[in-house]
Amino acid sequence: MKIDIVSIFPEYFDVLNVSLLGKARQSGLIDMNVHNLRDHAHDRHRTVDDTPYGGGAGMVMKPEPWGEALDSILGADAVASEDSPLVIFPSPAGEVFDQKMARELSLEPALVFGCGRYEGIDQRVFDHTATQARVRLVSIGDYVLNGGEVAVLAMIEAIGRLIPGMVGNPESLVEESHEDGLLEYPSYTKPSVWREREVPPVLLSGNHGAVDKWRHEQQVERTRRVRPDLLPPEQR
Ligand SMILES: C[S@@+](CC[C@H](N)C(=O)[O-])C[C@H]1O[C@@H](n2cnc3c(N)ncnc32)[C@H](O)[C@@H]1O
Repeated sequence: MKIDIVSIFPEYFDVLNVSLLGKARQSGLIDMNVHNLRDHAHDRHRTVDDTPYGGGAGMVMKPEPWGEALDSILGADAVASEDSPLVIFPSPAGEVFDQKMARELSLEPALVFGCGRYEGIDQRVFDHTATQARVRLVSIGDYVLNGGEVAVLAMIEAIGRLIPGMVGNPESLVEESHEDGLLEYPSYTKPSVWREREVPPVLLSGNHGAVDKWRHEQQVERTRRVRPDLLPPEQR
């Protein structure tokens, strides 16, 4: 998968050199490039923001640096089609990111992320980019961050681990929270007694049917208690 990221803080993405994503970059599974938006601002101060038309608090990201940065990735003459890269602008006003979306996005050959700052990006950037590529505004939850960088890191981590070849044991991905609409069951490892707390005996029984049944019950109980909204109304 090819990933391009545009940000005024490229150093945020240095952490993508470690762990599984770092290995995926080294092995070529992920080809990632981070672009500094300020390289596309040409005044003495490399300005990327200005006051909002219509008044109000805060600053808005200017369209010119964004246009130039995205042209350099997509091509100035690019025309949006089904095969275009998908450009994702993180935004608290976007559709909410979840495991289903992560799975969907893990199948994309090319993703471009545009990290907003301040009060966000001039609307015309979204409108124009939609003529050059496919565009989605995506939120990682109902709260407001200072910038899109942390949101993009979270999305890349969730998407990246689903790319075929990324995780050694792909079965472990299927059993996780949100994969079947339920939260994951509690996990235990050795020793079987720790600080007088025992592992549930069923897990030591060797009876796989009983283990599966117990785990499913735990999933339903935990989901009902913590996230009843994930269950159909008749099961809440
Ligand atoms: C301070 S926020 C701007 C918030 C904007 N004025 C609003 O009310 O929708 C600056 C940037 O942080 C990012 N951001 C903030 N919260 C986010 C969230 N929940 N999900 C994804 N991105 C977020 C976006 O890139 C946004 O442009």
